[in-house]
Amino acid sequence: MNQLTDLYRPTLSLLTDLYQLTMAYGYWKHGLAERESVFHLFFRKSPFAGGYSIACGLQTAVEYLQRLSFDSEDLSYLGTLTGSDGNPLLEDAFLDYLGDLRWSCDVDAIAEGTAVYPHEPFVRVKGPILQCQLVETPLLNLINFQTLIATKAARVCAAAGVYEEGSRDRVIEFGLRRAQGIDGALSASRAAFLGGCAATSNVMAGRLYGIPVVGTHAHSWVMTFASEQEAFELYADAMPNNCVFLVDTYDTLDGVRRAVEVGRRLRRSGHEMLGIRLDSGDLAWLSIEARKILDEGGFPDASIVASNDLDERLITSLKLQGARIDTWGVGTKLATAYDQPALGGVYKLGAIRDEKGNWQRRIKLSEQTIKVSNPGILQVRRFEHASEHRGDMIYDELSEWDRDGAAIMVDPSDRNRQKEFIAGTNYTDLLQPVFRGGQQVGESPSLQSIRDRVREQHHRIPPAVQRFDNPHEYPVGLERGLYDLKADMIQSAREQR
Ligand SMILES: Nc1ncnc2c1ncn2[C@@H]1O[C@H](COP(=O)(O)OP(=O)(O)OP(=O)(O)O)[C@@H](O)[C@H]1O
Ligand SMILES: O=P(O)(O)OC[C@H]1O[C@H](OP(=O)(O)OP(=O)(O)O)[C@H](O)[C@@H]1O
Ligand SMILES: O=C(O)c1cccnc1
Repeated sequence: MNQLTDLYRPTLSLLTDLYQLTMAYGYWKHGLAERESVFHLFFRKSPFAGGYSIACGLQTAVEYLQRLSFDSEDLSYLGTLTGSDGNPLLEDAFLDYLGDLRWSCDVDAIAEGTAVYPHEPFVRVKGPILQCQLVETPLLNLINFQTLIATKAARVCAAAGVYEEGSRDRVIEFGLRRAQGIDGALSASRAAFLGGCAATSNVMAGRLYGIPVVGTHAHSWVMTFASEQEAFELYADAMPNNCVFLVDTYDTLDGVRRAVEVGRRLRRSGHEMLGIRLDSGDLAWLSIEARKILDEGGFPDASIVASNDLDERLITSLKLQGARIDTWGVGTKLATAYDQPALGGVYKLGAIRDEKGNWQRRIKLSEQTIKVSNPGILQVRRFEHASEHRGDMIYDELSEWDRDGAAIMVDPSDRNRQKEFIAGTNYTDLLQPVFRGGQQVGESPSLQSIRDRVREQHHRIPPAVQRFDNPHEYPVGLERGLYDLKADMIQSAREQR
């Protein structure tokens, strides 16, 4: 086994939990493999105690699904798995079936870069139950993490003021060295860029995804030479078109003065110093003093980059202190989603056809009302007024209700909390076709268009929902008929127990 080259195999179909394959075998054995079903992917709580999340990871999931197939090596490995009696777990005829398997489901999803809220399905998979079930784990793996990181990036960018009109601030992602392994780093770079970061230090992410890459230099460069002055001069000689000097190796403000001197020399040779980087000490005070030195030295356009365990809360605090930082280098806390390392997205069966071909809704009971899944083939309708999102209503496409009349939605945990949208309120049905019969519908959106959507969302999500502390809970409800139907299903399921 070569740990690195064997990791990224031509097919990723074994990247699933074994129980997906044990269930797949069971469906096949009982002639149920092709039975049509619908699953929904959703989470129950926004991460970071925040009020919103940014959907991310769909394109990676699309590429995964397009390539869903088991090659001969995959099948031979599966053939070696044995049960408690030492016999093969999966019989040969089933492995042949898997060998012929091609993705043939319908998928509807909320576009990457859109704000999403607890309980709303943001990926819906409809098709043969064997396929729908098999992809549960990889879909969750791809979408949970990227949604988590895109959400963190959006929060960090919002704190840095990136979404404000005319802002010069930008956030760059420095997470590779602290990220959770190779894919943790690459996926984080992609999601951070989509969430609003302007660039990454991760060169492989640059090459794979077309993300701009940026880099300054480390303390070791300064420590290599006899003096900071010499280090800056030699860096400027070597790389006159990429000069951001790290000024805090010895004395930060002396370092800024030296950067100005070297910057002047650089200017005489026809190049412009891009800026300085602060990586320790009081970043607010130092950035204010550094700004004065740079401005007085004739470098009003030079950037002040800051790094050192930054996150959205620290950036908010530094802004409040009047910090003059305009480029925020954010690594560990962003790429590892330090304060909440996982999003608890789940994937649940909503409906399945019976032998006669009629849809049967399904729910999963729980002692906690909020954890009872929503039955049906679900869609999310987002209502807007005065360019602001006002509420999302989950409805069942199998149910009859007046889709053009007033919409009444009910809080899933309290029937007395209802919200009405009068007929004529602007709305969008958020789940849009991504696959039909296993074929991708339309073109994949560009990364830039996803970034633009994230920016636009920040002008549409109510400000109270965006605040970091005790955010207002964005209204998400069930269409009243769906709420009642779910209540009846819970009642009869409990009676049957
Ligand atoms: N003005 C400030 N207000 C709030 N937090 C700040 C401020 N300036 C810096 N910080 C943060 O305080 C933390 C500690 O920074 P500090 O430079 O004192 O320690 P350090 O990282 O151990 O320094 P060094 O890299 O020199 O060892 C970092 O997360 C940094 O981003
Ligand atoms: O702080 P982060 O948000 O993770 O950003 C990345 C950090 O990586 C680099 O230094 P490193 O942490 O390797 O060493 P240092 O702490 O001694 O500067 C850089 O100087 C940043 O501080
Ligand atoms: O280019 C930088 O300044 C950089 C890159 C990675 C981590 N910290 C800083």
